[in-house]
Amino acid sequence: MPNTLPFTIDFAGCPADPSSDRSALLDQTRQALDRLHGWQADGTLPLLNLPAARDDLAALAPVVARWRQEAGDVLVLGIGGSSLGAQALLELRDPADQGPRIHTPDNVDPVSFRRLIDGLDWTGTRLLAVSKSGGTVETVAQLLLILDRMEAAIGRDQTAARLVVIAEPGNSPLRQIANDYGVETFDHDPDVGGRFSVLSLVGLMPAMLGGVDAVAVREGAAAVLEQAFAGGDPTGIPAAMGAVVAAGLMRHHGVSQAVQFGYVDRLARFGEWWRQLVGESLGKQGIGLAPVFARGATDQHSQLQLYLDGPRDKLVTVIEPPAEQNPAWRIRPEAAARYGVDYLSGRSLGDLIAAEARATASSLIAEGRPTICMRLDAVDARTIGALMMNAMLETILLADLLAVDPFDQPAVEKGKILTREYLAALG
Ligand SMILES: O=P(O)(O)OC[C@H]1O[C@](O)(CO)[C@@H](O)[C@@H]1O
Repeated sequence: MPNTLPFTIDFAGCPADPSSDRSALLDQTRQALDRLHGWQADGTLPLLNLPAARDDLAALAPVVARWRQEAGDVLVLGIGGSSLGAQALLELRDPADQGPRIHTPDNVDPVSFRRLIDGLDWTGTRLLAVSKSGGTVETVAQLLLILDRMEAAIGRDQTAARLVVIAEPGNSPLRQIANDYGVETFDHDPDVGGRFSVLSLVGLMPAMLGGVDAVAVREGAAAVLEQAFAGGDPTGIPAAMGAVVAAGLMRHHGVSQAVQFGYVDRLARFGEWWRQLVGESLGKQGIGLAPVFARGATDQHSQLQLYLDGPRDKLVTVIEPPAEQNPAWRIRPEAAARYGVDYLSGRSLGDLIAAEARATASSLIAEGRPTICMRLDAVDARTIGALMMNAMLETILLADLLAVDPFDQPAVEKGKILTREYLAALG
């Protein structure tokens, strides 16, 4: 089976489990993969059909083209799964892209929100409000505040012409706002959970507004599913092996934290998206794998001491950078010799960060710390699509091994109810 994935993963730095258990985990994962393949075929889990979809992107094309031409700024209002995926994809924006500035103010810190809003020219601003439920308090509050400002500046009709909503069908505050203003609305598939929605309009409309190739993102995701569902040995399927290795480490080696140690700045937001995926999907019924994001090389000077010498409760995945695209900027040999840093002679920053990633992985493995090495062919739309689908598939498979439901998040509801109660109590 040809490996068309834009990354490779090496699990050799992880300790073996008792072999009978490893083979039982692999068997269970093989069955889970077959089940998921069936769900893709009959549409039971629509997330798995998104990579091949194109009509939904075509439906977005007119508004995307219009906004890319007219807008100076776009505010994407949403939080959690309604923002993090878009943020991750927008990191791949070409710095030379001529489209609008895109802001993703997911948090409701009043100071940072106001700083952003105060600087906007309303005529040139477009609003994309995204919420699966249509009732998330942060998103609704931001939208109501902005609508007030915008209407005061340019009037109701002009405001309505600048707003697009993505929400699941049904009665919700966001849908009601959309109806009141008569704005263009796209459906969020009720059967695609927020943290699994990056490959839908939720992640891809903002990406397209930023000129990121949405089809390439989906193609990367499709390659992962194709390889996973081709019927091969699960040991050759990265998401399957990732799930089996993590389950074995949790069961036999006291691992309770997963660290993603990424050496590519453009993938730092991908790390934040992955934290929600792992945290909300697996953390339930007293079970869970606490996701931690660390940034290389920065966190070599901050967290690495802990990972190498602290509690043996972590599985570290080192994401190594691809070969540098433009290695022309190098340290002059004369300068290196003069200042006693000969090892930097003729080296680029790409050489340095790649050496640091390798050194981190090697030193963790030498200390017997469970370590996975991930190598990327490139940092582009196809690669991030593949990384995202690999992470979603691995999470679903690991949930199966841990016997938890990856698609719900019952515990967060309590906090939402209390927030509303505290607000109501303000009188
Ligand atoms: O898309 P919505 O419904 O606004 O939800 C936002 C986020 O809130 C959560 O429900 C958690 O509070 C996430 O699962 C979700 O991604």
